[in-house]
Amino acid sequence: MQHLRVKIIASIGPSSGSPEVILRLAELGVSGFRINFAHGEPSLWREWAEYVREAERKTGRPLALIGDLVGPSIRLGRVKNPIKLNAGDRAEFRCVEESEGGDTKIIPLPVRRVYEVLDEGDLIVMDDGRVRLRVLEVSGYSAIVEALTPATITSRKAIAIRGKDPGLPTLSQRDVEHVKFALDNGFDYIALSHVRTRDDVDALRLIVLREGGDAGIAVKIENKSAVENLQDIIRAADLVVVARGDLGMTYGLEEVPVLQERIVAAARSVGKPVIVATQLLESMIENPVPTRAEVTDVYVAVRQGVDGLMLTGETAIGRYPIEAIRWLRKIITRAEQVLHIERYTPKDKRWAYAASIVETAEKLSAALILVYSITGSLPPWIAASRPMVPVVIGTGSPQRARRLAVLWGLDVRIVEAGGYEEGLAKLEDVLSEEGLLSEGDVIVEAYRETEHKQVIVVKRVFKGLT
Ligand SMILES: Nc1ncnc2c1ncn2[C@@H]1O[C@H](COP(=O)(O)OP(=O)(O)O)[C@@H](O)[C@H]1O
Ligand SMILES: C=C(OP(=O)(O)O)C(=O)O
Ligand SMILES: [K+]
Ligand SMILES: [Mg+2]
Repeated sequence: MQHLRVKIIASIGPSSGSPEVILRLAELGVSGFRINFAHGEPSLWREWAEYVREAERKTGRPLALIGDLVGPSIRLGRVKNPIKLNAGDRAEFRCVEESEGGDTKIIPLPVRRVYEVLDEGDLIVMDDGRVRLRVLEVSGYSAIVEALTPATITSRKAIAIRGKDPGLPTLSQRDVEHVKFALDNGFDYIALSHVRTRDDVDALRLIVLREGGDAGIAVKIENKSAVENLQDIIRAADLVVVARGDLGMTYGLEEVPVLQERIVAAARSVGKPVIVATQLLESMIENPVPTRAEVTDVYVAVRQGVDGLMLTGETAIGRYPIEAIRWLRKIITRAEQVLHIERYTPKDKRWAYAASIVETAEKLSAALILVYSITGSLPPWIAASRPMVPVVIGTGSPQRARRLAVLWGLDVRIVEAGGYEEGLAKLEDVLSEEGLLSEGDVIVEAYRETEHKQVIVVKRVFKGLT
């Protein structure tokens, strides 16, 4: 399967939560799987995580598992039967864990804080903006609303009150439980929903460390505070997610492309990996083929130089999870043939070293860049340099390999070795066997032994002489 540079992350849900589908998605080049802890429960997530590790064993490729925290998102309780509203219909929010739903038109919203800040005239937005409700009356812990749009309301949907942040804690006790669950089950990234400040990132980092875990932290930029504190948050993060669903609810939709451009540029300018999520191929939830607007949306994201693209509903509850990935692959493949991704100048010594490796390889028209990494610190800077020469990263640690799997252009292999030289030699053997390396190829090999010894080797492959 031809190697994509932009990586694909698929959300797992009822449509894809089976060993067969997850294996199929991995074979189609999905590098990371996301589980949204706002839906379902731990026993199901554990099963899904096991299917991902099974797919990893079968495909021989490291896969990143991303656990997405509920965070301070305000979510409905359990709606036993979908509530269908026509524009103009009334419904009632009640502070209860669940409701019959259906014709009762009682929407369970078990978040007391919301009723305390809600006022008549407020606009409530839900389901990535598809549902808009006007507040008519608030009394105690209930509120009467009028549907401004036709609406189908189902369980655990996130809501936003336009212009208000009820100020729920970024990390609740439930989130701390979910962090423990994710670390116990070997998740590689933990995604911090609705991050507001860099202190939120530090707080999560502290919990991960206290639990003895090693997961990376993905920050989901989806509200006004995150946009205001963007630089600090990005600096503290391992991975940046442009969470366009909630972003489009807290801002107007017309702001989404403006913010996406800004967030992607802010992350890339400091060499941080960034992925764009949500509604990329939304119509494929119902249809086997995307719209032209969606194909162009993906093309634009590739041109902006994102590290990855994340599908949410398309693979979680869509009718065509596998076709959605096929289409995403097809669009990315074509875009990468015609686009030249613009680069940012390194601001960091390590980045400058990585950029010089890439430049050497490009100037010599090398066939491959091979890097062996023990700490995993050099590869992200190679990815940040957006090399046009294919890159293969070898590392002995499955955890390191999985975290690197979602970074731009990195073809990551798990190779046990006693040191850098041995690791590179083994990597050469593996790639020769795969036919990715042939006699006479010029390759550039690199490793960063210490701050003071950073090695770049240019060599021509002679099987007999290696
Ligand atoms: N694990 C899951 N189980 C059931 N439904 C899910 C799951 N993950 C996602 N979904 C459905 O797909 C929709 C879009 O997925 P996503 O964007 O991850 O969720 P949300 O926007 O609610 O955080 C969700 O609103 C929910 O209806
Ligand atoms: C990815 C996102 O977060 P969630 O789906 O968890 O709300 C989003 O809001 O786009
Ligand atoms: K979430
Ligand atoms: Mg969100």
